[in-house]
Amino acid sequence: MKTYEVVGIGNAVVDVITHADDTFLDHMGIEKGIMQLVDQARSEKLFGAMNDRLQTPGGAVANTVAGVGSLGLQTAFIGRVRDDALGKFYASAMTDNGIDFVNPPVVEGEMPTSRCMIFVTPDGERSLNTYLGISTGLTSADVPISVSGNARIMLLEGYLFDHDAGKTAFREAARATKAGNGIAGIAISDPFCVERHRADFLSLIEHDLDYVIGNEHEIKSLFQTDLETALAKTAEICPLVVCTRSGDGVSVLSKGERVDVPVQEIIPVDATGAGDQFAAGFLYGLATGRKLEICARMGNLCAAEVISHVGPRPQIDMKDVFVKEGLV
Ligand SMILES: OC[C@H]1O[C@H](O)[C@H](O)[C@@H]1O
Repeated sequence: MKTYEVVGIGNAVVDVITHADDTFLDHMGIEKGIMQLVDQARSEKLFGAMNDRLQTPGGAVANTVAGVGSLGLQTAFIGRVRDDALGKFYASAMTDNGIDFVNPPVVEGEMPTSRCMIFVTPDGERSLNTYLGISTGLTSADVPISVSGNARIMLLEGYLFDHDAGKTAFREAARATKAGNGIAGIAISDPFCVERHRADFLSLIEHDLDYVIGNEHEIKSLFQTDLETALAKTAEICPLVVCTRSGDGVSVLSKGERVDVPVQEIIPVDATGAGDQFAAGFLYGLATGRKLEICARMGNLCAAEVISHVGPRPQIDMKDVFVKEGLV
């Protein structure tokens, strides 16, 4: 049976990216800098309003898995697509990148493949408008034990917590991974998602997970308090807490140890995927047995690369960058 270094479960989203200015965002009622869920009609309206569309596979955890895979580790992604044009595009793009795309496109009777209309403003900020479509239907039936039970590291996408079946699938996947001697964790995804499901998030983290990755807003939202208190409280219920703090760098707390790693601030070309690629670099470090400080530095380098161009996945071989920086 195949063993995977990293397996992700998340929304399988086709990104459609374009450039726009703040006036356009205001005109279209797009909230700047966040992820908004939209219905199909709104997604079609936004799609129609886009110029120079770039279509590319996205989805937060899928981006992380792709980043880890491009660093040479064996990976799999579990997410749902329909057998429409976008779904076929997504599935083959993942496979072409060497990622095991576990579930074939669903043939009939379902909603269309998820898509995210992304507007990048001149300051590099990205505004995400996601129509989730078929992704929302993920259940335990989509998570084969042959994959979850053979993952050394499992990564779950917080957004899937919006559905009860997703919560159950997460719990079962995490337990299967741990039963196979792997570790399971979550990329929190969004402070608003935590708001909607705080008790369930905390219960999952405390009882089933080995690590949490989130930005400062997400970690704070877990306990509705200031960052330092939230970090300490999260570390009380979870063995490994990784918090990205924009210009303030990264804080990693694990079993009484704390590492703070600075980050070099750069102006983004497109901020899409920064957190996802940070997670990719960090998990690569973890999977290859690096110290936490090195893991965080790898994460920072991967995040810096992805925001230097349009699109949520790396465009260069990050291994070369790690070598240049003396990390491998
Ligand atoms: O984190 C960035 C990702 O979130 C959204 O889900 C988009 O698909 C994008 O690729």
